Amino acid sequence: MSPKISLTRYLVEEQRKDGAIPAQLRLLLEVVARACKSISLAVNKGALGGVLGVSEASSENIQGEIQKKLDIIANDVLIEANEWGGHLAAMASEEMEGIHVVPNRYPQGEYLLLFDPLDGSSNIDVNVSIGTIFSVLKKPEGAGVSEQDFLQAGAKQVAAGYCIYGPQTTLVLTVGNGVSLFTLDREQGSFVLTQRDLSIPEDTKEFAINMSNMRHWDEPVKRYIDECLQGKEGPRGKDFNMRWIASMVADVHRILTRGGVFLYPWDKREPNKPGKLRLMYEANPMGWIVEQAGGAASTGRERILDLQPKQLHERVSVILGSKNEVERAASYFTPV
Ligand SMILES: O=P(O)(O)OC[C@H]1O[C@](O)(COP(=O)(O)O)[C@@H](O)[C@@H]1O
Ligand SMILES: [Mg+2]
Ligand SMILES: [Mg+2]
Repeated sequence: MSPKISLTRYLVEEQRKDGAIPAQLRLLLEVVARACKSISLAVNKGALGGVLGVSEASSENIQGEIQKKLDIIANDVLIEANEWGGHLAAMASEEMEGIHVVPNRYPQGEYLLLFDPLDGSSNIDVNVSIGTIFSVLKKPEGAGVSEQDFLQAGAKQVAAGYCIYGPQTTLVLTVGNGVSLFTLDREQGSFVLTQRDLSIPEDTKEFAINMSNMRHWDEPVKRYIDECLQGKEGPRGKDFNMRWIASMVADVHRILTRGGVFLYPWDKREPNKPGKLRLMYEANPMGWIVEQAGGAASTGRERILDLQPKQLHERVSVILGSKNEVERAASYFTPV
């Protein structure tokens, strides 16, 4: 049997290979993985750990969403694990309005970390897969750090990943040379490499969209889904299956495993918002992972990774997954 490769060993080997991972970034990724392990433990305890339900303060985050206890726990775990390590200058999170600058009692690092600490919050209490999504950027040169430093296009990410807390706890990671998957070995307490070079099939017969929003969609999305629904008798000439987990991490994980297309498009419910999902800590990291696995990620009109963010909590319309399907859906939109 070939030896198990831990995340630590994998990262050290990647660092040695061709410097794909600088030492500081490697250490930062190890800290993020440790934080995910501890979030996973909290998730697993469920009602026994008192982690279910809404936060005592019944607070809302900057997006106007009610914060669950686990949203706050996961956010605190990530902040506390990362702030003293010396790898980061600042962090940004779905759950915090502004950036969290590393206090000056700790050494300052050269990276910026963004995260959605708990993705799929509506699934926490019903014991369905949820996750953590993260994105790492290099801090631009210069003294100090500001929100402006975070506003970099997704194409500038130096690492991105997610951890899914499901039947297994799995960490998926890219540093720009393919996508690797690590499974948490609970007895050993470490992430073990279980798949390299994940690859998304170019074609698919499975789509993921919240169908209850159909009446609010834009024409190109209506046309694309309607053609899928017509199955063998329609222009696509094949039957499609549908899945919607309502945790982006779980839907994207399925697509990385067996292909598919995921859509959370702009719709008429809140016409002034470009979409529901957040660009910097949901769409960019997931978009990069999907591209690194041979898929595509688009707003319908533009490549997601090319968008120049204007705000930390900016929202975006998302179509990602199997390349030929994303390209087909995008071809129904008028380009910008
Ligand atoms: O309930 P809806 O509108 O279908 O939305 C589901 C989407 O919302 C999200 O849960 C948003 O993430 P958060 O839980 O981090 O706010 C995505 O994971 C998911 O794709
Ligand atoms: Mg989310
Ligand atoms: Mg969240």
